[in-house]
Amino acid sequence: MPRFGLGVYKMTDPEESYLAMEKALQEGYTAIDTASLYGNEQQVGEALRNSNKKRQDLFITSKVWNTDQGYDETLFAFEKSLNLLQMDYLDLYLTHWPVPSKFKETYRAIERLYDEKLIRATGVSNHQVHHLEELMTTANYKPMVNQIELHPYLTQVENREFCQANNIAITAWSPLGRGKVLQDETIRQIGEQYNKTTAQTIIRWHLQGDHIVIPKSVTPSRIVENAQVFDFELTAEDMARIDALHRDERFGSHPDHYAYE
Ligand SMILES: NC(=O)C1=CN([C@@H]2O[C@H](COP(=O)(O)OP(=O)(O)OC[C@H]3O[C@@H](n4cnc5c(N)ncnc54)[C@H](OP(=O)(O)O)[C@@H]3O)[C@@H](O)[C@H]2O)C=CC1
Ligand SMILES: O=C1CO[C@H](CO)[C@@H](O)[C@@H]1O
Repeated sequence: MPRFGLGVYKMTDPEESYLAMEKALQEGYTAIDTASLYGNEQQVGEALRNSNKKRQDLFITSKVWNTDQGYDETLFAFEKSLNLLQMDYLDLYLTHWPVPSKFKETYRAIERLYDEKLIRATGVSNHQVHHLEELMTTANYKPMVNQIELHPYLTQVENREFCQANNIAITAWSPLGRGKVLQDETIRQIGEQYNKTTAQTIIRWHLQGDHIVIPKSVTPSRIVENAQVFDFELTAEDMARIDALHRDERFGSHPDHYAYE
């Protein structure tokens, strides 16, 4: 699975989103993280088809939204996503949030999609350790990915350690803290030493921390900037300075306090 890709939440204007995805694919991005919630699966499909990339060289993730959860409902939602994307299979399909009383059935349907080779990997999102433990009591396969909010102000040590011990890859959502961590002076100063921007420094911190990272941008220059992160390495000391910025600050909801419908 690629360690780096484009997140496409809030890319709602069809033309703007299409152009951002087209730009990313031209710049060498091979992974796109979408969801039925984001309302842009059709544009993702169009951008991929119009690129000169082969399907097998791309990695497409989507997610089943909360109101579509349950076994049959998930199979139906998946088919809808696949039709919008106009694809034969997805690389990864996630339970978007652990809706109480539904997430285990939802994951069971995701396992069926995997058995039927309609997805290449199973996964979940916003699962706390207790959700993963509960899921694993009945699952045939451990989820291969857990996508959680993760950035320098929310380092998710417990969840990451659990996932590492169970061979579950971690994807960092809102890796730039929805843009808010970009104001951080310590990270700016660290980046300056490497001639890198704050965004590049944060993305590099994710990569060295073994997080899959999916920064979102609709701005062409930022799409280019965010991908220029493979030509430098943060020292262990600078990694530790960024780790130390953790302050348990979320820019999204806490999975245990989410207003599930
Ligand atoms: N599973 C889940 O529940 C969730 C998953 N996600 C996924 O994670 C992805 C990324 O998270 P997201 O919440 O979008 O936030 P990010 O942390 O990726 O931040 C995106 C914001 O940062 C700005 N930005 C991006 N790059 C730069 C840069 N180099 N310099 C300055 N500003 C920059 C963007 O502006 P602009 O676009 O204007 O350039 C946008 O405002 C989502 O798109 C989605 O795919 C997100 C939330 C929840
Ligand atoms: O993927 C997502 C994008 O952000 C939304 C608002 O925080 C989340 O609810 C959702 O999980």
